[in-house]
Amino acid sequence: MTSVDDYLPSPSDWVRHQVEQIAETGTTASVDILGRPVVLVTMRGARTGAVRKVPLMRVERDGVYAAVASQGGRPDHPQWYHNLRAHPEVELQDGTDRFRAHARELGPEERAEWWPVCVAAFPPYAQYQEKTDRVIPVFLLERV
Ligand SMILES: C[C@H](OP(=O)(O)OC[C@@H](O)[C@@H](O)[C@@H](O)Cn1c2nc(=O)[nH]c(=O)c-2cc2ccc(O)cc21)C(=O)N[C@@H](CCC(=O)N[C@@H](CCC(=O)O)C(=O)O)C(=O)O
Repeated sequence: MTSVDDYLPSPSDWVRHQVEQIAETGTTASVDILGRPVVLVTMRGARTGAVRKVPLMRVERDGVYAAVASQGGRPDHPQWYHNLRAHPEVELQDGTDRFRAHARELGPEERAEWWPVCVAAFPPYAQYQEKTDRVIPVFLLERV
């Protein structure tokens, strides 16, 4: 059984490389996607309880961050979606700033209010949502 202290890297090479880059430089400013900023969310695995590090696009308003479970518009949620539901206490890194946060999945109304903020931060989210019947979940990550 993997202990919670074990970090299990992403099996996705490009993601793992970005996580490594952030660790080596100490800042999420060292990576981007299409020139847009990225944050790093450290969470616990829903099944393994292992430490998972998940880079996400930086979506922020008034100090509150949104985590968009887009996975490029694929039909299924990313696995980290289940992690946040099982273990909502996360660490968020924005630049060199690292702090604890609580993840809360948005219902339809709040999601509708936040969706334009998400798309403004990363316009491809709009195409991803058009690509799939899955309603792309949005979590708020609020400092604790
Ligand atoms: C590849 C897979 O990752 P995933 O959790 O499905 O998430 C897929 C992607 O969303 C994830 O790689 C994101 O980091 C990709 N990604 C973004 N993904 C997004 O969905 N939204 C974004 O805004 C986003 C931005 C982004 C920016 C930079 C970057 O490098 C990557 C970015 C993975 O890591 N699988 C592991 C298991 C992962 C896991 O968390 N397992 C849980 C169990 C989860 C369960 O119960 O299903 C556990 O450990 O217990 C494996 O197969 O071994």
